[in-house]
Amino acid sequence: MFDLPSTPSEADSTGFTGEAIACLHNVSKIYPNGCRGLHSVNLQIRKGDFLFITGPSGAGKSTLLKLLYGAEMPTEGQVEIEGNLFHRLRGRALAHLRRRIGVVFQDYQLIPTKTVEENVAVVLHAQGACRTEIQRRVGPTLRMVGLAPKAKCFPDQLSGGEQQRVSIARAVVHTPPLLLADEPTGNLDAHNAWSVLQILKRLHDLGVTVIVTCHNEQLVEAFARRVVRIEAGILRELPVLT
Ligand SMILES: Nc1ncnc2c1ncn2[C@@H]1O[C@H](COP(=O)(O)OP(=O)(O)OP(=O)(O)O)[C@@H](O)[C@H]1O
Repeated sequence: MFDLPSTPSEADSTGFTGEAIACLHNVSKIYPNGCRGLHSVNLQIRKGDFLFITGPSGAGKSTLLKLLYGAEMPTEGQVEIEGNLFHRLRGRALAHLRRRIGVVFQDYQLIPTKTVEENVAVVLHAQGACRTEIQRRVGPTLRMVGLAPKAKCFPDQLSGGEQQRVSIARAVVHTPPLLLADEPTGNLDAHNAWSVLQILKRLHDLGVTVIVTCHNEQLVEAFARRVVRIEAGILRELPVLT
């Protein structure tokens, strides 16, 4: 069985007892060239949320995700993950926190010279996992995304939808409690987009907090979850879809 934590609270093994898994406190981001990415954003993501971030191109969706996994730092305000302020962390503490966040990108970012199973194992190798541990995790994770039969294939032998499923497997193989997906359906047709969202839903059912950016509002509406919308860097919460 794919052994992600079975409940959101179980996913939290760092002693953080609050409800929120991630918070943005009055966060603004201005890039060095003067471009505004986000403006005074306040957002609380609770453990167990499935949150969609929508909005037009250039609105600030990717910026928000980058701030959540520490690829960018805010110009103003603070980003908090599991009670830790990102900007205060250094060295091992920062690496440890980053390992608790899985990230999926629109363009998959697979290593072309590695097979599917090797791509998924990369994170575990980097964390120093032994061979037995890698085998114990990679097989079930590939089964979870429906790609066990393609374990020995290379990325260029896969469809776009399959490549995206490999990238999801890679993002969750080390069982992070928080999964960020930046336009994971952006390059996919309707059928593959829907099956990627179904996999994210399955992970959510297993206890993972999921945050997804998606500019396809029809897809978001059909999926019925908590939704926030960003326009020109300004975020507003939309009524919960049911
Ligand atoms: N590295 C960067 N340097 C300068 N400006 C940037 C950088 N990254 C993003 N921006 C700018 O910040 C704003 C928000 O960009 P962001 O990528 O967050 O938007 P987005 O909503 O994810 O767009 P898309 O849906 O097209 O991916 C845009 O005006 C963009 O040009």
